[in-house]
Amino acid sequence: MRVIVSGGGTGGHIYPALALLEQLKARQLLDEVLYIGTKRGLESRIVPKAGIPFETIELQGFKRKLSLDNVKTVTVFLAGLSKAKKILKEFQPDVVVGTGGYVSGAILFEAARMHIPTVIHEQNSVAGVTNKFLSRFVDKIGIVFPEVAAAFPAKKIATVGNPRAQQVAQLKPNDRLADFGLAPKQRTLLIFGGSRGAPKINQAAVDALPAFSQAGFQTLFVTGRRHFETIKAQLPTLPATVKVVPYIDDMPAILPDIALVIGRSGATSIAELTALGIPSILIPSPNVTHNHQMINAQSLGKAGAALVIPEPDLDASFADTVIALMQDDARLIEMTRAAKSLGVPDASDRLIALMQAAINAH
Ligand SMILES: CC(=O)N[C@H]1[C@@H](OP(=O)(O)OP(=O)(O)OC[C@H]2O[C@@H](n3ccc(=O)[nH]c3=O)[C@H](O)[C@@H]2O)O[C@H](CO)[C@@H](O)[C@@H]1O
Repeated sequence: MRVIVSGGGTGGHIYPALALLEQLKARQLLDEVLYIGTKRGLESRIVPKAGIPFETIELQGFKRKLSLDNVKTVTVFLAGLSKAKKILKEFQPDVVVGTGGYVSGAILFEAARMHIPTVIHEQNSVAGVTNKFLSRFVDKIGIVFPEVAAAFPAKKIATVGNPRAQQVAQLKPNDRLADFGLAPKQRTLLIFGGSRGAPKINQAAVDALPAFSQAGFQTLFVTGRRHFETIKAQLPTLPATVKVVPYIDDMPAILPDIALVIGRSGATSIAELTALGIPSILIPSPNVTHNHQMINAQSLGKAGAALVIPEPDLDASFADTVIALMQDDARLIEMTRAAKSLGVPDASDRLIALMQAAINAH
């Protein structure tokens, strides 16, 4: 099939789209693809690097509250629509898929208006603004969390899981930690605050690193690109068991060798943790719509797959909590089992079935 995908802003919207494309290719269902993003989003770096044809539409996000900014947003949106129309006429897709982020608004809206089959994917337990808007016009809606169903027209919904889960589910431990100068077989802690990094998590990590480096495990600390220099300046010397990097391009490569993750609870991150069965300490971002990262985190917390620490509760006891867990084999095994029980290892195939259903319905 000829597919246009669009999703952007942060990694949480981009990696599910790339995982879906990988599975379409693996099943020889993909004749041609075009990815639509913005110049400013992370997608402008990640998508071309993955070898996928990439075009941009310039748009800006709607504010949840009524404001003058939204008038400007509408003007830019109308310009975006005319570019979207041109792209759709030239590319002639069989189906258009949106994975969230405001960039997907124009192309999905225009595709629906042109009677091209459309599918959106909502990774979160709370509907994103763009997906909520698009839900009235598109043919099908793939969801992950049952809590979000009430936000969308019931007859369009199917529970599919997050395609990134299928991409990582079959991965096995390997030696790729060596790429970072770490010992592949040693117990390893991974710290990362979502795709952009999180200053509060970074600070907690900086404070705890001296204790971690004495505790008999190794640590890979991902700061997020824009925070790297600031953090490096705070850590002039590091023991060989601690590595600090700005970003990891191929996260799936190292995840199977990670004993414990400390991180945010963005939807795509937790899809990976549950597909692979990785124990985690989740510190939800308090700065997201309707506190959805707390809801995401609690679904793992309740199942015994993660320890959830609200950001304001991060204090001097954090290092001890992490070290105790890293040394508690029985608890880690139990958390692994609990995490895995929440994973959806065939999510891409389910989303592909939904795309086919959208095409067949036309
Ligand atoms: C602050 C914010 O608005 N966050 C939202 C954003 O998070 P964010 O973009 O951080 O999304 P997620 O945590 O869901 O996913 C991050 C993705 O980036 C990857 N990764 C991360 C770091 C790295 O160095 N390399 C790398 O590849 C992870 O493996 C994962 O695949 O989108 C998510 C999915 O819609 C939402 O649930 C989050 O609430």
